[in-house]
Amino acid sequence: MKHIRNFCIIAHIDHGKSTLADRLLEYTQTIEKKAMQSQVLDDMDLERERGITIKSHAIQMKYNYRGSEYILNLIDTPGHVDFSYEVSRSIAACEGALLIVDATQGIQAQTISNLYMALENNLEIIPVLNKIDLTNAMIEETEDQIIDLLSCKKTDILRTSGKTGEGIISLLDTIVEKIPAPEGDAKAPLQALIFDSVFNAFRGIVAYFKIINGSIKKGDQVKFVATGKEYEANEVGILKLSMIPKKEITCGEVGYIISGIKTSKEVKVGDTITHVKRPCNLAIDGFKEIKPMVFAGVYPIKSENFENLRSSLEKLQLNDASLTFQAESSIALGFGFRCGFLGLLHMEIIQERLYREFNMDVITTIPNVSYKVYDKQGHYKEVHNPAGLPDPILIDYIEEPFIRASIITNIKYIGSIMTLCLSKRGILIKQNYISGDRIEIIYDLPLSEIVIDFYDKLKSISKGYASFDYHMQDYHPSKLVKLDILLNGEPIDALSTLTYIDNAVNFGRRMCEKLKELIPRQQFDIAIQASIGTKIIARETIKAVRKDVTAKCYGGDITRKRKLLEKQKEGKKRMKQVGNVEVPQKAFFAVLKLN
Ligand SMILES: Nc1nc2c(ncn2[C@@H]2O[C@H](COP(=O)(O)OP(=O)(O)OP(=O)(O)O)[C@@H](O)[C@H]2O)c(=O)[nH]1
Repeated sequence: MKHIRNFCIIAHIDHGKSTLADRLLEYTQTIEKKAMQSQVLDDMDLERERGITIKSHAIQMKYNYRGSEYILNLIDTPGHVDFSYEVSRSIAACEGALLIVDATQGIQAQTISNLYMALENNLEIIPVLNKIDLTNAMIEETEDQIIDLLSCKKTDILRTSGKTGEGIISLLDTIVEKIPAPEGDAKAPLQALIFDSVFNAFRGIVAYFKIINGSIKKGDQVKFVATGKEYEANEVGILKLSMIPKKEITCGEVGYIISGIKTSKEVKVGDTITHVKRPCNLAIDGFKEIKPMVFAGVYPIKSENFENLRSSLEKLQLNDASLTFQAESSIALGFGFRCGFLGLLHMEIIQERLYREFNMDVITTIPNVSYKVYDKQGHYKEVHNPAGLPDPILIDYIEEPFIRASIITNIKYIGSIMTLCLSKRGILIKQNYISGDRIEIIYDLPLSEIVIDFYDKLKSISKGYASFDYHMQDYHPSKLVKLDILLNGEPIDALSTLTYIDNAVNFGRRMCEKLKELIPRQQFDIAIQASIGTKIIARETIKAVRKDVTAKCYGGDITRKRKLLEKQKEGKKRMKQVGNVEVPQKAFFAVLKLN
């Protein structure tokens, strides 16, 4: 055990974690150079295409340090704020963390939030200044920022380039020297922490764990403490690029287990695995239950796919413990699920994964936050869907969630950022000078204002030089009203939103204008109206069109005609028949596209 090092890589988004992980794998010869492709751990197509890490990835390396062989278990983690839950779980399986800072960017918001998470878990931090090969690297300045942040010495900071490989060997040496070996008692009863799980089409459900005490052998009878279920360990092994079966996994190691688990409900991330005979006395402290921040309806395009969608969501939940879902029905969209996400990027990724991994084509509705709706007796009910809001006569007041946001930027953008925060009903809490012309501002803001377009606006007004992180703060009373959208006089429940009273009329007007752009013309006029209660506050009309796409192909060419019709059918994908109107997916997102 004294030759094991478990560590993760944490950083702000795009500071170079995955590229640095590639170099570590290459220099330890875990992957042959010719098999090496960039960001090798980001194995989901979606991760490669977008160049972001969505899931944490664990991999074992071997490294020879002064004549002794060490096992290094590396966990690469995502940088985006929506996936910070992945980071928190990886951290729990490690004793150390490499804190990567991009030398051209300096310390950013997620550098700080991920560092705090690592410190709370008592991890040994190795500060790494990365991308030093770039000519615009601000080496001295960024090192000063790191020294201020960590109260470390200049000599503690390693300088690396994930691109050229500079500094990688001394980084590997430092990992062995500084990160403590896992503690634990190999002879004690088995206690293994499940930190992730995945559904594998060939092997069934695979759970990833770290052994805190004891050891586990193939064929052992094991029990999952939280669920009380017992299994035989059909296969145990370690994680390299693929799963490598082993006879035994011992104390301090990271591994996987396949044990004939039937349903996703049986595996809880944060649960403890122990032996049926000689079980441990205590379960390991699990993880904080994660609460989704953003909710949206997810509906199958074809209503007969409802049950398939349920089983796909269950499988996805195995691999993504932060996803929640509950069946609901909508007058407009039929049967579907109200899903809870950590943010908009998370929501987008789930929709894409449903499509790619499970062939499920779905419509997602306007996202909203969760509200606490109080009645006149002082009782409250959490509402995750504006359509489910009680009758206004029964409501005393509504509370909405506020977040505390940290924004780090150059001082020259501070004025326009403050104006933005004010327009989003923000309350300034304080300002901290970081160094030179960089400043951190702390704001309390309603989460509903953040989920829509805050981040894009922040990026554009700061020309990309502002980073942003947030955590849930509290619920506060707000003056909110429900805004309904009607198509040809029919209220479309899936388009209802709760909005701040002073902005409601303007918001309703802009929604109608946007929907007019997004809903294609059909063979009859479509009236789009916005209403608050029974009062209509805005209206637009989409004029009828007679659409015969084949009209241009006079007579003859039947294949061409067929092609055109096929194309038109394609266009109907991700459309939903709502009453007599065909509504495209993008219309349900109209609110995100308001100018
Ligand atoms: N010049 C230079 N470019 C680098 C270096 N490290 C990473 N990059 C580039 O920086 C970009 C981001 O690198 P990634 O490794 O994907 O960053 P990441 O931190 O894993 O990103 P997320 O997982 O999305 O948070 C890519 O375009 C890399 O090619 C480096 O040391 N030097």
